[in-house]
Amino acid sequence: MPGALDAALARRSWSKVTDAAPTHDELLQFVAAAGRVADHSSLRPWRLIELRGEDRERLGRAINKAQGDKGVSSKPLRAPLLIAVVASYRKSHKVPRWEQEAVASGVAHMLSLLLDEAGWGVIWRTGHYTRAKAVAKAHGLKKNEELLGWLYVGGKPASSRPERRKAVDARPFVSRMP
Ligand SMILES: Cc1cc2nc3c(=O)[nH]c(=O)nc-3n(C[C@H](O)[C@H](O)[C@H](O)COP(=O)(O)O)c2cc1C
Repeated sequence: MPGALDAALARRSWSKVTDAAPTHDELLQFVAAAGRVADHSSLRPWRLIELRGEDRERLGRAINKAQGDKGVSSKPLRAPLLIAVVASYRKSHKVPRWEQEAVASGVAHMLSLLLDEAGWGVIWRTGHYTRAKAVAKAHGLKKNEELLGWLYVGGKPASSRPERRKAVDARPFVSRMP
């Protein structure tokens, strides 16, 4: 089993996936691990919403409504499982919203990595409708909540050639104080 370094180097986004998807129970295992990200004051300022089957059509309708269109957008049908990532801001004098958003985002990145490493194809998707009222309503978001997008999850197509993204040259991204 590869370590975290290998998993991170091998991870990539999968824009096309098959109809296979992790079960709810499998997903819970990954979420339990992803939820272990560093979390200032352990506020757990996040939650996830699992969209399968017709849930995706409800999202498609909300996307169209947000754009002033009728009907159902087919965008959410691009994967069998969508995981909506929600930042749930908690009241805190110590931990501002940006830190809480960093935690929610960290959970999403970690979850993507764990799913990828387990053999699932994942891509984090957003759109100009991500923060639209109709979309928030469809997800039942509360006043203290915002969407960070959706992890589209499915099977990695067997026909896809193994593809490694260009390696990141770390040197320009690491410096010292000016
Ligand atoms: C917050 C966030 C939003 C994203 N939104 C989209 C999106 O709307 N559409 C898309 O094709 N990819 C989206 N991506 C995925 C990136 O495009 C992808 O990570 C990038 O192309 C690099 O590919 P790689 O992950 O395979 O290295 C998003 C990624 C993040 C972190």
